[in-house]
Parts: sequence; C-alpha cells; structure tokens
Amino acid sequence: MKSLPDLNPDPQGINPQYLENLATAYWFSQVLFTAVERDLFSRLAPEGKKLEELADLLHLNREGLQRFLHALCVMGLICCAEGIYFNTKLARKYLVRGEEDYQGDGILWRKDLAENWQELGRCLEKGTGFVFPDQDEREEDLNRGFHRYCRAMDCMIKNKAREILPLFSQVTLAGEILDVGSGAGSLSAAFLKAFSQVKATLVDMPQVMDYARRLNGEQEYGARMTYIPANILDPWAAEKEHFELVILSNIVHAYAEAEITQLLDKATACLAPDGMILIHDFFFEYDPERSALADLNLFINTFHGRVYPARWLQEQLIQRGLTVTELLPLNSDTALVIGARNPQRLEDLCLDGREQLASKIARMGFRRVLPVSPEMIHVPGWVDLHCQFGCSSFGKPHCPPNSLAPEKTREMLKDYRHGFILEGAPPTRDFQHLVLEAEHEAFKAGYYKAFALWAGPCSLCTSCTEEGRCKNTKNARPSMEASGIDVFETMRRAGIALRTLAEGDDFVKYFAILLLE
Ligand SMILES: C[S@@+](CC[C@H](N)C(=O)[O-])C[C@H]1O[C@@H](n2cnc3c(N)ncnc32)[C@H](O)[C@@H]1O
Repeated sequence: MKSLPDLNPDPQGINPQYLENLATAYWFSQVLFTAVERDLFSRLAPEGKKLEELADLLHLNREGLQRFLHALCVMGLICCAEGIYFNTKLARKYLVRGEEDYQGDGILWRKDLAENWQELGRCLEKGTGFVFPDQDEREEDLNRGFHRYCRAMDCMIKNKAREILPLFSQVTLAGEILDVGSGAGSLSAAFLKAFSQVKATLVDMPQVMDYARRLNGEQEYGARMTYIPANILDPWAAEKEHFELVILSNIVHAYAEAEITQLLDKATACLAPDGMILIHDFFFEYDPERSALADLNLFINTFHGRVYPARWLQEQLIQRGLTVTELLPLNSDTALVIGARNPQRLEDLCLDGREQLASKIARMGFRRVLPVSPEMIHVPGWVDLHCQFGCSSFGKPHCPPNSLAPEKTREMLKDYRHGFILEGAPPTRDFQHLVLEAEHEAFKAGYYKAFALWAGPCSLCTSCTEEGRCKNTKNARPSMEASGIDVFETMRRAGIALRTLAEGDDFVKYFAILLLE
C-alpha cells in the first residue's frame, strides 16, 4: 500500500512547503469524502471498471472523473491496469459497502463534522462550540441522525476492539460487563464473542439503545445483552459492586471534569471486588498531534468535551482505591487505562512491557519515543571521517579515536533486537541527562542490557579533564555520530525526516538511541 506524503517533509526546517501542505490538507479529505459519498469503491468491486462504465454508473463527467481517479490512484486507494480501475487492498477491505470492516459511515460522519470546523474562528471568539442539532428537528430526522451517528461510532470501535481484546487473552472473564455510553455496543459484543460465559449491560440514550437492540438482537451473543435506556449523568439503575468489567469507551472525552468525576464515582461503585474498569480514549500523552486535534474537534462539536491527560484519569482512579496500568497505547491513535481494586487482576493482562516503558519514558519530557529495530541503525564506513576531519572535538575523551570504532558499534548492535529512538530538544546537557534517566528507567524495568547513545559530544561536565581521561565514566555515553552511526539515514529509516541546518538559529531537535534487549 502507498502511504501519503508526510505533511511535514522536513520537520527540522523552516519550510513554506509545510505550510502549503497544511493549507491544502483538506484536498485529501475532500477526495475521500466524495468517493465514499458516491460509493465509488463499491462500484469498482469486485472486478474493477473502465472509466466509461464508471462514469455512466455514477452519472459523472468522464474528463472530471478521470482526473478524480488519478488523484485516488496517487492516494493509494485505487490503481489502474490496462485501462481498468481497481480497488487497492485498503479500499477493498474498508471502503466497499457491505464488507465487514466497512468504514464509510465513519468517514461520512467526519465529513458532517467538517462543516462545523468552518466555525472554528467563531467558536474561539465565544470560547465554546456552538454548532448543535436544530432543536426543531423532526423526530424522524433526529432518529435518522442518531442511527447515522451510531453506525459511524460502530465502524470505528469495531477496529479498536480488535486491538483491545488481545490484552485480555490471558484473563478469565465469566461475570458481567457494564458498558457505559456503549453506542451500539460493539466493544461489549467483541468481549461476548471471546468469553462465552460473559453477559453485558449497555447504557445509552433511548434512541441508541433501540438501535443497539436491533443490531445485536439476532446475533448469537444477543441473548446475553441487556439494555438500559438512560441518561448516564442521572442516577444509574445498574447494580452496585456487581460488574467484573466496567467499560467507558470514548465517553470520558464527552464531558467536563466535574461530570467525569461523578461518572467515575458511579462506575467504580458498580465494580465487583475483583472487577476492572477499562477506559478507552484519546490521551494527550499518546499521539500528541492527533490528541491535540481531537481536543479541538471536541471543543467545536460538544458542549464541554475535551481530551484529558492520562495522568489525571489515572489519579482519579487511584483516589477511588484502584490500582492502574500505565497508559496502554493501541496501534492506532487512542489508548487505554485499566484499573482494578485487586492489583492481581491487572497481572493477567497481556501488556507489552516495551510499550509501557515507552509511555513512561515519553512522560519524562521527550517529544517522541519511537521503537527502532537495531537492524535499522546504519553504520557505514564514512561517518568517523567527519569526526577526524572537520570537527574540533576530535581526540576528546568520548570522541574518536576514544569512542566506539564503527566495527565495535556494528558488533554491539548484533546483540540487540529492540530499542527506542528518543526525540528531545536542546540544551545538550539537559537532553543527555534525560537520556541517562531513560536508560536507568529501562534498567529498572528489567532491561539489564539497556544502553544509550546520544546526540553530539558528551556535555555532562562543564569542561573535559585536561589529561584526556574522562572522570565521569559512570554517566558518559558515546554519541551516535562518534560511534559511526549515520544518524540521518537511521532516522529516515525510522520515518523521521532530517535535514542539515541552513542557519545557526534554525530549530534543532536532538535524538538518542536507547538499546533495550
Ligand atoms: C463517542 S460515542 C462512544 C460509543 C462507544 N462507547 C464507542 O466507544 O464507540 C459516545 C456514546 O455515549 C453516549 N452518551 C453520551 N452522553 C450520554 C448521556 N448523557 N447519556 C447516555 N448516553 C450518552 C452517546 O449516545 C454515544 O453513544
């Protein structure tokens, strides 16, 4: 599958192209919205279509359609062979109506919200979003709107459920689930399919519950679902101290702090002594760009909704007597926090230790923590030449020839299978201290081979010893460049675009590699 170009091709740079890309990002959405709205991908399934056939089917102008199809080709959604247009694998799986993983409803929901985004300036003036459903809307239209909303939510959560369920693969669940603000209930449905003894109670607005009943009623697991049509901000009809799993998925972001704290009181009161609470949402600590924009989306489109820091939520659960996991990022843009009264319950969760460590290290103050495979670290033959010829630090205690020779670096990398790239900012010394803390954290988490290589010459001490021997060998670490690593190429392989600095005052980012195991 092709991927779209990074919006910022040059994250280090002061670059008008980045601004142009931001200004035209809606081009991409608009192409996708139009193709989904016209159901183009369903028309191309299964065997593809010629331009003329497609133009007739969709009642579109041929020349315009040809240009539109060309855009869809470069976006990696369709391809063309011998005059026939086909869906790519991505489009076949997610954009053909009727397919199990169809995402079209979710995409069209985004399109509906895009109209409200036009009002961002006015929302900022007022300090609140104000684009809300028309109070005079007819019941029938309101219901239709609700169903569209339910289908859209459902599209998205079905994929998330696939990422969430594996965490529970070693957990024994046999009790009841309470799904608060459940939507159509697809996350609960995934649990019911995986755990044949489990029952679920869904709580949501009456119209949503009607939809959920119809959707789940005929399914094998449907008989194990109970529905409570209610306003979740009012007192709950759900039994106290009863539920083995309470789910709050994409609901925390819908309300203000005061409402959330009340919801958490009620949710935790429903937990059985051995129960767990699962909170799934956007969090600022994970995927900062998506979270910041999701937060703005909530500002525009809800009364009081917002994205919360995971730390705040974890503290709320701890205050209610629960033990909590680290933030557990999914592979997509959201993450989980799971809490339990009995800490042993959390031990059965299949948590990836490295992901947990990454989020802990990110919270120390790094801008980004990315997994890197040591095989991607490029150690060519030329890098140390740049130290020997052209650098005033040559000969210092932790620079060539007193640092790791490229051969030693290559040999050492063979002993590791996993690592992180740490991205931070100057000043150098602070960054290097932070890298040392990260290495220490990794060691404490059981990665006894943890070893960091940082950016630039060692800057821990105010000046290096005169005799040319380091007095701070406990803390000094080699720099990537001094060890023969081609930092530009290594970062490129990890998906980070770097460029050389054109001006002395250019914005600088620092990188380090933390090898783990
Ligand atoms: C963003 S959706 C999330 C649905 C589902 N949990 C998921 O993760 O896909 C939020 C759900 O909460 C429900 N909801 C929000 N506020 C509510 C309230 N005060 N009472 C009942 N349901 C509410 C909405 O109807 C909607 O179904």
